[in-house]
Order: sequence, then C-alpha cells, then structure tokens
Amino acid sequence: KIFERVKDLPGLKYDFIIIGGGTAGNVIANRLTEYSQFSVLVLEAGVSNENVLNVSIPLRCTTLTPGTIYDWNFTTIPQVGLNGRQVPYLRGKILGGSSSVNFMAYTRGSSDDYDRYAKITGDSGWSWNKLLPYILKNERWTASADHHDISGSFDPAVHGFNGVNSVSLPGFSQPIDWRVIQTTKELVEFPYNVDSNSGNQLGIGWAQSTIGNGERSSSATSYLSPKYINRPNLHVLLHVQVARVLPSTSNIAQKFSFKDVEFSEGVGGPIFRATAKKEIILSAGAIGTPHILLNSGIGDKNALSQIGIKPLVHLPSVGQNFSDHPVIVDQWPVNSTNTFEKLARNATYAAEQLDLWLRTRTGILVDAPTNMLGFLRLPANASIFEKHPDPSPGPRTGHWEILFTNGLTGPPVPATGNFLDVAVALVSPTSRGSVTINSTNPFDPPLINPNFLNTEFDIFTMREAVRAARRFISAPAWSDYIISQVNNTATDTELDQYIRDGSISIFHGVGTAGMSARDANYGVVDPDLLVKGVEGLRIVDASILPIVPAAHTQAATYAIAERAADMIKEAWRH
Ligand SMILES: Cc1cc2nc3c(=O)[nH]c(=O)nc-3n(C[C@H](O)[C@H](O)[C@H](O)COP(=O)(O)OP(=O)(O)OC[C@H]3O[C@@H](n4cnc5c(N)ncnc54)[C@H](O)[C@@H]3O)c2cc1C
Repeated sequence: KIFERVKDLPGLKYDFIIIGGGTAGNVIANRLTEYSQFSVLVLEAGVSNENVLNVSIPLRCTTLTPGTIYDWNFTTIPQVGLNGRQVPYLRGKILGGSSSVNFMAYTRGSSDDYDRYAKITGDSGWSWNKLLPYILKNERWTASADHHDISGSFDPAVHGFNGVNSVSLPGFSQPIDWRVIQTTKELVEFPYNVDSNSGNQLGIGWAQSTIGNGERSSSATSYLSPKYINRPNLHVLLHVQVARVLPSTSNIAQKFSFKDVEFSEGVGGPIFRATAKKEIILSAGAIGTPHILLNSGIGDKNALSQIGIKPLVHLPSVGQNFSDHPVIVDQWPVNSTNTFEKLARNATYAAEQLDLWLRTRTGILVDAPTNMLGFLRLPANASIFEKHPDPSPGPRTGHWEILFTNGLTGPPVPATGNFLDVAVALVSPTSRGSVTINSTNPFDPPLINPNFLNTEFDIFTMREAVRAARRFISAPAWSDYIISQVNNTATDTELDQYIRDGSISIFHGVGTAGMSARDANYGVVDPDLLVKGVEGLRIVDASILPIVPAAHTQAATYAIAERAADMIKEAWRH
C-alpha cells in the first residue's frame, strides 16, 4: 500500500526499513515481501509516479529533468576539467527514483566489468557468470511496440523472458537507423554487434530499452505493480526525506547497531523516527546514500569533526571514489524534415502522435530518443597506452560509447533546421570525484564533484571518441543526408577546448559507498553489502559499485538489488 502521510501509517516499527523507493529500493521491497512474515516500509522523498503522463511516454523523458518536481535539481561544484563550469546533476525524486526519469537505455556492461567486481571484492558471486541469473530474473523481454520482426536484431539466448522489468527493442523506426547499420558495413572500425548485452559489448547495434507495450517500465511500474504493492506486508511512504540513521545500542564488541531512521515529512516539516527490527537498507542512490551516511556520522572522522558532526564510525571511503561518464553531443544539419524537431514545431503532428500513443501505444512516442548505440575501444596502438595502463576491465569492454539520435535531444529547439545528434561518452574514466557535505543541516544539498576529465587519459579518450564519431558520419551512408560536415580537422587544442566547454554528465555516478574485500582497508561495504564496522546497515544501490561499468547503470543496479535481496532473505530466514 502507498501512504502519502505519516499519520496514516499503522505504526513506525517494521522488520526492514528501506531508505529510497528508487531503482534498487523497490526491488528489495518486492523480493522481501515475498515472505509474508517480513514487514517492509519504504521511505521515499519523491512524489507518486502514478498518472504522470510524461513519465509513462518514453520519448517525453527529456521533459522530466531538470527543473521539475521529479528531480532533486542538484548542480555539481565547479569542474576543473570542464573549464570551471558547474553542470546539472540529475537524480529522480519520484517513486521509482532515477528509473522513473532516466532515458531507459538497457545496457548491462561487459562480462569484464563484473569479473573485475568479483576480483576487487574477492566474491565470485559478483562475476558475470554468477550474476547473470539475477540479470535475467530482472528482465522481461517484450515485443517491440510495432511488433516488427526482431530476428537478427538481438540474441534471445542471452535474455530473460520471465522477469519483472520490461525490456524491448525500438518500436518506431527512425530514418537514420538504416544509415547507422549501413555505416557498420562501410567502415571496418565500427562493426555491427547483434547484442551488446551478451557480455561482449563491442560494436554498434540496436538499443534495448526498459520499455514495454510502448510505456516506460520503471522499478515503480514493475516491482511495485498492483499485484505486489497490494501485499499487506509492504508499505511505501512518500514525501519523506531521511536525514540520518541512528545507532540504538553498541554491543560488547563496541560496534554500533543501527536500527532507527530519522526523517522529515515534506521539506522543513515535522521530524519522525522509524525503527527497523531487523535491518535498515539504504537505497538512496549514489548521491543520497553517502549524504545520509555522512549526516549520520559515518565517514572520515576528521572531515566530519571539522564541519561539526560527531563522528561515530571512521569510514574514510564514504563519498569518495565517485566515478561517472561525461558525454558530449555533436550536431549535424541534415536535409530531412523527418526529425524530432518536427514534433516540437508542428502542433498538429504532435497532437496526432499523442492521440496515437494514448489510443494504441504506437507511433513516434513509444521509444527513448536513441534507437542505435554502441561501445568501442581505442586502437590498441593508441599513443596514450605508452604512458598509461589501459583502465578498461578487459578486451570485451569499450573505452567510449556512441549514441545516435534523430534530432536534438532536448529543448530549446531552434526555429529552423533539422539535425542529427551523435553523442559520445567516456565509459572507462580514470578521474574520480566525491560527494561530501559542508553543513550540519541534513537537508542542505551535498557537494557533488564528479571531477570530470581531470586526467590525461580521459581527455585523450574523449578527443579520440569525438574524432571517431566524425569519421563515422563521413561514411558514404551519410553523404546525401548531411548538409555540412562538423570540423574534421580540429587540432587537439581546439578539440580539448570544445570538449571541456560542452561536456555534461550522462548521470551514471557510482562508487560513493563502494564495496571492497572483507579485509580491505578501504571501501564502505563488504561483499554482502553490509556497512563495514557497524551492525544492522546494508547498502543496496548504484553507490556500491566500486568502479562505473562501461554502460548505462540501471541494468547493473537492478542486478545488484536482485542478488542483495537473496542475501538478505538468506540472512534472516531462520
Ligand atoms: C536523467 C537520467 C537519465 C539516465 N539515463 C539512463 C539510461 O538511459 N539508462 C540507464 O541504464 N541508466 C540511466 N541513468 C542512470 C540510472 O537511472 C541510475 O544509475 C539508477 O537508476 C540508479 O539507481 P539507484 O537505485 O542507485 O538510485 P535511484 O533510482 O536514483 O533511487 C534513489 C531513491 O532514493 C530517494 N532518496 C534519495 N535520498 C533520499 C532521502 N534522503 N530520503 C528519502 N528518499 C531519498 C530518491 O528520491 C530516489 O527515489 C540515468 C539517470 C538519470 C538521472
């Protein structure tokens, strides 16, 4: 059941309290309440996702953030690597969390990504082969909205058909799609990959998205769908912001045991306390989770003391090791009028498409903006490798990603002109940032520093990615489509300036509560995702990934949560 006010809850004591009804939190809520004897309360700061049309309509994802009530509306601190600019840091503030506002790309990353997590943690359970059953448990492969023949566009052998969260291929073909595929035949450096979710992500192919029947599939629409949310042991409370977790006792071993959660109803509203009889599960995401830990006195003891927060547990890695992907978009003017600009400029066409979506869940609105994407590596002989080791986790993993969009990705749309958008993202960054606080008020926003493009490897790779994307669009497949080429002869200095002035986040931040081996002298959680040095506190969200995967991060987040749910059930079964 979903509650909108604290006073309507039957009480404030539950077996499990989950902080954050986001991507991971709702998976945990669903799986734990499969046991009718477990009671679960989810505390979520955001609003309901119900009846928000723009959340359901995939192509309208560009309207959900920033500057709306569905976003936390964070901004980074000035970024040295971005010529001092501050950039928006989007995070969903709505039931479903970022899965309710994201761009729905379903990319798992490579097998190398997960095998590296296994190596870092010393737990083979995080390896690709061991995690695959959980990836499949999440996924419900679904027909495309237009029911076209999808053979040859994905590999059914690597997908899950009975999971909870819908995944599908595009359901409305875009006029640029065949040109992308044609280019993979014309230029050997850009091979076609029938399915980049197989473990080997290299190459370009059809985007898979968390969309079912032409609608967004989020953790709220899937894991909290009516058959689950009606369970009597599952309560979700909206509009409540968690400030802190509080220790109740410290046992003989002098370990703090965390059982209580302090939260406010609305911003600046009354403060309440809820108690977990078994465990508190922090699922507030890569920004929210370290923020709550630091507010609670769990972090670097010197930094906390300096602000005036009493340190309870000295865990210097809290909020550190933040890694994310910077992205930059190149635009080419094209000689077609059949691009996304048409939707923004032609009200009759837009109304027709909305009507089509409302009546039949077909038409242009059924897809995310990107129908085709791919992951690529720097050439093995790239000069950067003379100075730097390869930071990618293995040969099946991209250093950078390319995404194709049939028009501008967001407002403002200029009065004239039609465009092709090609975005490149750095998916193997070596820069590391942080999430910290500078206030004793838990409701003040944290300081977000992704520290983009602050290493030689990162700027080199972005530069080469931009150049490669421009080579891609110089292929014969585009010659009768592109009106004028983007500068193909820019120098390194010119490109660096352009990249530092234009890059933003693609919002894949992780690592701020990273997992490490049980005996490691760094890290925030152990391989079972229990916070080191305390009792009763587990973290299940994207923050536990020690290094960002070479992929959009929701698929990994779902998989983590599915495995974590089994760990929690196992821990409390008896
Ligand atoms: C605009 C955008 C586009 C993206 N596009 C893609 C994409 O196309 N594909 C992809 O794979 N990934 C994408 N991502 C990233 C992906 O969505 C996230 O990595 C993933 O959803 C993170 O899941 P999570 O469970 O860690 O956090 P979230 O899903 O963000 O959940 C955290 C939840 O905790 C709540 N919360 C936080 N703090 C508190 C507090 N103090 N009290 C109470 N509640 C709190 C939040 O409101 C939220 O509901 C995108 C992200 C954004 C923001």
